[in-house]
Amino acid sequence: MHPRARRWFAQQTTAAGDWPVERLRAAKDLTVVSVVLPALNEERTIGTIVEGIGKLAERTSLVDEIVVLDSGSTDRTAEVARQAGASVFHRDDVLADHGSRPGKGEALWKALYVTHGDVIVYVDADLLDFGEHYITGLLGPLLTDPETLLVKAFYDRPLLDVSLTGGGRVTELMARPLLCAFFPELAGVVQPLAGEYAARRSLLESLPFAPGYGVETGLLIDTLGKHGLGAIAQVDLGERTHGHQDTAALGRMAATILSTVAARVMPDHPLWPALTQFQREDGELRAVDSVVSAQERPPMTEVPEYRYRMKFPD
Ligand SMILES: O=c1ccn([C@@H]2O[C@H](COP(=O)(O)OP(=O)(O)O)[C@@H](O)[C@H]2O)c(=O)[nH]1
Ligand SMILES: O=C(O)[C@@H](COP(=O)(O)O)O[C@H]1O[C@H](CO)[C@@H](O)[C@H](O)[C@H]1O
Repeated sequence: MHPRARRWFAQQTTAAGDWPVERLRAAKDLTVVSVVLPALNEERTIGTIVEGIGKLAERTSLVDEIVVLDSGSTDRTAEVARQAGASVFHRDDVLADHGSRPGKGEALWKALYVTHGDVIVYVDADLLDFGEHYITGLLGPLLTDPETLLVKAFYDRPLLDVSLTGGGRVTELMARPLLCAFFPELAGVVQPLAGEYAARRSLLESLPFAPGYGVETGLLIDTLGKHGLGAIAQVDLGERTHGHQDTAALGRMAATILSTVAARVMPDHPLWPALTQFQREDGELRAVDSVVSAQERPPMTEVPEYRYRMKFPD
């Protein structure tokens, strides 16, 4: 491991158990905390997660709002989330003049516009084992250390079919090798693609948001570039199980993450904006092209509507 990564790992890695509620309540003071769940057709799992966050909020006042950013679900995600106590916004209804783009990054970016927190906690909506420690663990470093701007979760990731290899396939097969090669200081980040992370609004509003599944990688690299390793921490949340996509879907995810890294490593060498995959249908082999978008959303601080809402000086 790169020596700076090793030092960072030793200094900036904690566990959920290091952040008891009492310690956090004492540290929270006037900090406003928003929890955001990006969701695309998560009706089966989102209700339990929102209810769990709501119980934590009610018992401890550590969470001030729960927002679901619906990425265009066609199931009952919005209804289930609302019934569970979340404020639900449809992607198309937020910053409508800027249009709507596909993918998770769009949901996370638009969530900045409809939330009020000084700290934003992002949680995936397909978790099968959500626990309050997801929130308290991620809040710990942010509520107690002003130098910390971004906190990544990490966990063991068994695949649902335990006979298979571990989860985090894109992490292990692509993201980790890419980051170790091009950004070795990040080699100590155990789960760079983790969908559970928390950050200060002052950081998130200052960074571009990569499209789709590139969003986590872009935010991590850009936080390192803008503020250095000291602004990043990570927390061990134990084990995480979630819904899994098939290999072709993860191939498309990998292509987006590669595009996000390439935009930072070799910005003058644009990649071919499509991934060609193959599938056999009735014995016939068919090539299937998917668009790989590299179009990033700008820092929210450059969006006039956001500047107006946040009362930024003209
Ligand atoms: O276009 C999208 C794709 C995903 N998601 C949400 O982002 C989170 C992580 O996505 P997914 O579960 O597909 O990723 P995986 O966990 O399989 O890597 C989940 O809450 C999804 O519902 C979203 O809001 N919009
Ligand atoms: O880590 C990974 O390899 C992918 C896929 O995980 P699995 O192989 O389905 O366990 O999951 C993550 O990647 C996405 C892209 O960053 C995140 O949005 C997800 O939250 C995260 O689960």
